Amino acid sequence: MTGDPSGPPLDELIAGLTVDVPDHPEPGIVFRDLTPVFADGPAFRRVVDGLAAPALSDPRAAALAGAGAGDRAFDVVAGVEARGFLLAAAVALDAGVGVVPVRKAGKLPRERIAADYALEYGTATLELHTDSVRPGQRVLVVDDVLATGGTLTAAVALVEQLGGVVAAVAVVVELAALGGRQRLAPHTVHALWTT
Ligand SMILES: O=P(O)(O)OC[C@H]1O[C@H](OP(=O)(O)OP(=O)(O)O)[C@H](O)[C@@H]1O
Ligand SMILES: Nc1ncnc2[nH]cnc12
Repeated sequence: MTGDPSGPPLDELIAGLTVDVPDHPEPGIVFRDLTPVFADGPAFRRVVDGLAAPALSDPRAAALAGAGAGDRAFDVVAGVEARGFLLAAAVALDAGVGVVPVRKAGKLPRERIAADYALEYGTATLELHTDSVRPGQRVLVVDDVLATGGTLTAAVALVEQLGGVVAAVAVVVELAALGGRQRLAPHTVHALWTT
């Protein structure tokens, strides 16, 4: 953890850098564009630290840790295509674990499982290589935005179908009115900014 603790609280920092784009990708949707957060080096540093931190200290996640696991409550990080990839790789590298891509349909070349889902704007399919998560492995599932929770519910279902144990779900922004947290229950959801 090397994030500078000085400066604004992390939620205020993220809120200040996020750009709201009305009617994208379709009328009625206010798109929360986090690319300026990722493009800001110190902010990105704090976001990456913040995504891993609760999974290190959450008692429920820690309870999943076996002997010798140190203070890390996850063995691998799963990132959801595409924006989740930017975050998951950085979190995994910092934590000293591997990263697993949860991909949109048609991208993974080998044996895989799939889950269809609906998100705030549309429908899609996520896939996971069957050998990317081993039974009993503790998985931190990472994405940028939790809206309806359709995407992350599908990602969690794929991890669990392979026998993985979801240590926690971590996102940068939670759009609380859309109920994603409730949909993901009983899984622990850590959001750096809830709006
Ligand atoms: O909670 P939900 O309603 O499911 O929405 C959240 C998802 O929507 C966005 O992904 P999108 O499918 O737009 O993909 P992208 O990352 O490739 O832009 C976002 O990155 C989340 O994965
Ligand atoms: N409003 C929103 N802004 C950015 N990403 C999203 N994914 C789902 N809903 C979103």
